[in-house]
Amino acid sequence: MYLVTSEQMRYFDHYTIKTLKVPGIVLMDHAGKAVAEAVVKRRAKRVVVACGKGNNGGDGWIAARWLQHGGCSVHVVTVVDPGNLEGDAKLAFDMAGAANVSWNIYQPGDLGGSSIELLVDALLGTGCTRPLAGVYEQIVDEMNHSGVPILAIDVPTGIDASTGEVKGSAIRASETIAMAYEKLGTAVTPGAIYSGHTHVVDIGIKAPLPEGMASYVDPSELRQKWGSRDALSHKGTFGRCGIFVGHMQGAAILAAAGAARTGAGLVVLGTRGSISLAVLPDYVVRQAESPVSALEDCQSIVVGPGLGTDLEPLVGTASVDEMFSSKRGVVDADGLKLLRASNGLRRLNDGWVLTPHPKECANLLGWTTEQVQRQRLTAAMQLAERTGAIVLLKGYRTIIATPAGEIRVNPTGNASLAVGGSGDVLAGVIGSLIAQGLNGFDAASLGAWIHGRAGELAGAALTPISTTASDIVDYISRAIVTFFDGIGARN
Ligand SMILES: NC(=O)C1=CN([C@@H]2O[C@H](COP(=O)(O)OP(=O)(O)OC[C@H]3O[C@@H](n4cnc5c(N)ncnc54)[C@H](OP(=O)(O)O)[C@@H]3O)[C@@H](O)[C@H]2O)[C@@H](O)CC1
Ligand SMILES: [K+]
Repeated sequence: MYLVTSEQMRYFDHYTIKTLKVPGIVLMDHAGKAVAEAVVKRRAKRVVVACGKGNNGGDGWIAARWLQHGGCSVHVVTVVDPGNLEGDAKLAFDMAGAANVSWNIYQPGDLGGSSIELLVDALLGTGCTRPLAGVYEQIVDEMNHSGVPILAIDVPTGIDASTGEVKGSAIRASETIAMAYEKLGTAVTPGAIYSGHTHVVDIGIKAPLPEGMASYVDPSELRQKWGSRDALSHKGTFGRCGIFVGHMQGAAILAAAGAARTGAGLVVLGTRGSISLAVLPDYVVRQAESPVSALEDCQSIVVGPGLGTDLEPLVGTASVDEMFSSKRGVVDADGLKLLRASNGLRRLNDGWVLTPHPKECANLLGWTTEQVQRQRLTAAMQLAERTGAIVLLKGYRTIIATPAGEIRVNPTGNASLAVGGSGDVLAGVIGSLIAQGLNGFDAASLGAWIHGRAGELAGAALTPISTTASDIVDYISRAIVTFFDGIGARN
């Protein structure tokens, strides 16, 4: 499912209106009617619609007209004098006025009626460009504190529809009705947290799709690229995934388990010393003074899980330089420290996937963790651009960014994944997919999806409270079954 920015949405609107000759008020009528239908579905009988100055407010006036038409008790509170409305929004107000929809100009402390069952946020949508202030901030704070559920039209007011950033007050909606496409800013956090459940409605917008649109990770797209295993295949067909084993060996073994369950032909553990933990006979263990040389024949390398300070003596050495320039793989956790170079960040190729959590991302960018969490999309895009690698920024609605600015957002996963070792499993899963021939962007996207779904399934069976990283590994197979639509992996 595509996720669009405000700018792309303006292009879609413009193309539909100018080229396809569909008047803007027709689109707005479809939008307002869809909102009214969503209100009716919620069985809300006493509804207040809060309208702003632009076309988002226009959607609100139309929704109010349709609700009145359907016999609902509806009232509009507007933050602007309707006499100052322009274009389609003015037309929408005229239609509502002719249908005798009641309204008043917002006065602080008066949301327009008692015993309201639902508030509709039609204050600002894709046109919100700055932090809320004045009357917009007052009404948003009052709506949030009212205790009444809020249905947002298109985008909750105060969210940047393109980036998901929230620079001040913003509506906390329980549901958002998105016009034509979900906006990128309501798919990623923090915007996603403010949006509640988002439903997309078709309002008749159509236009040729621009290149490189952002999307949710989509199994139907990735199914064509991964999973087929014909009868003549052998272990060499599915690649060797090498994993560095550092001081904290458990983390590397979890990564190995993730890699094996996701289908690498061979998983190789490269170590300088011996491995003291029990290792399943499924993996090959190789000892060498330089772990880089132990994994020389691997198609992908996972650097980081449990590494500690183990590779630090190798920083800047020819073998690490050689690995980053000639190999592909995953850099996670302590491995990310290898990316710091004397003149900034090391340049990699897009066969490498970096999997930082927000604090690690902040350390690499020289930001604070809070800054990364406020601007997750920007942070992921900047790190990808500066390193030349694919970046997977962990957290709810994991973001996967390419150096060229392509974005995917992972919809799977829940709190079951918030457990030590979960990230190690993810690194192994992605390393395995790279070894099997997927490019870094697809491997990171599919890896995030499978890992997230495995966490959901493990949590459903075992409760999120008691799910461990090993449980996530155990549920990878079932996650892969659901990836293939529940019909099982192709043979
Ligand atoms: N025909 C169409 O195109 C269709 C559009 N549709 C609907 O329209 C919505 C987009 O409408 P829109 O472009 O009018 O923007 P919208 O969000 O209503 O903002 C309006 C104005 O508010 C202002 N403003 C900005 N930030 C502010 C702030 N923080 N605090 C205060 N004011 C602020 C700024 O004006 P300024 O004050 O800068 O002059 C801005 O121009 C879209 O989300 C969808 O719901 C659908 O119905 C389909 C058909
Ligand atoms: K809104």
